[in-house]
Amino acid sequence: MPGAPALDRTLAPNLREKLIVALDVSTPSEASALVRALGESVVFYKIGMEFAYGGGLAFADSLIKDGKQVFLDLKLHDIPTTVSRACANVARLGARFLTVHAYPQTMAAAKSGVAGSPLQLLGVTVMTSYDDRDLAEAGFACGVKELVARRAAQACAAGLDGLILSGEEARSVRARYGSNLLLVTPGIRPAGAQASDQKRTMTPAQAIEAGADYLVVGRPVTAAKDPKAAAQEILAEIAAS
Ligand SMILES: O=C(O)c1cc(=O)[nH]c(=O)n1[C@@H]1O[C@H](COP(=O)(O)O)[C@@H](O)[C@H]1O
Repeated sequence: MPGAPALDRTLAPNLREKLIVALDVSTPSEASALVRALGESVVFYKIGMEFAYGGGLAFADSLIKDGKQVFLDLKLHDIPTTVSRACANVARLGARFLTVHAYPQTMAAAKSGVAGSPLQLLGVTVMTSYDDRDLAEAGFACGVKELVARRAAQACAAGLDGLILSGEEARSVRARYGSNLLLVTPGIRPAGAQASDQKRTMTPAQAIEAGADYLVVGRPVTAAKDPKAAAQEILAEIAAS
């Protein structure tokens, strides 16, 4: 893409890992095409609800065998026994991160399910497509900020490894919990990109400056004319932040 900054070859792996590309596709062939196009620039992929039901779990296995990091975004939430047993099964797949909804029962059950495995649990606080009005409509008596703060405290108490939250809440959660929780922020939109269904968005630089450890980016990379150039621009923005 004209004008895209070239990826700094000295970019440390830990910086490169900060970009997690959401493989929100329906088939393994679409996923393969994207992974091929992104090449070495992307080392961390998220497989979520859409692709998990379309061959994504087997694809995760092939990514892991190819040396990529995998985040299974399955957003588990059920009665404790079911969550615990599901997490124990997911732990055998070899992924690095798994999401569960940040409800106290669910988080405690997930934690017991992954005991003894290196799989790291992330609690989904409040979806980035929600604002205060959406929470009120869903029956919550508090706003996004308060609910994220409450769930962060509960996630910490349950011994979770980190949280999914928007960049808007990252600064205060980072200030309160320091490095005790990994902060993973979706809703990332490079300047000028369309928000689409996201309501709590930040640019890559803003999210890193607010304290995010990892940025989850889907459409700004996967729907770009040149996905590799789009990913490299985001990596350059991360490196400069
Ligand atoms: O758990 C997630 O990854 C997630 C949580 C959240 O609050 N908001 C959110 O957008 N996500 C995921 O992050 C990705 C964002 O995709 P884009 O909006 O296309 O960048 C999607 O795969 C969502 O499922």
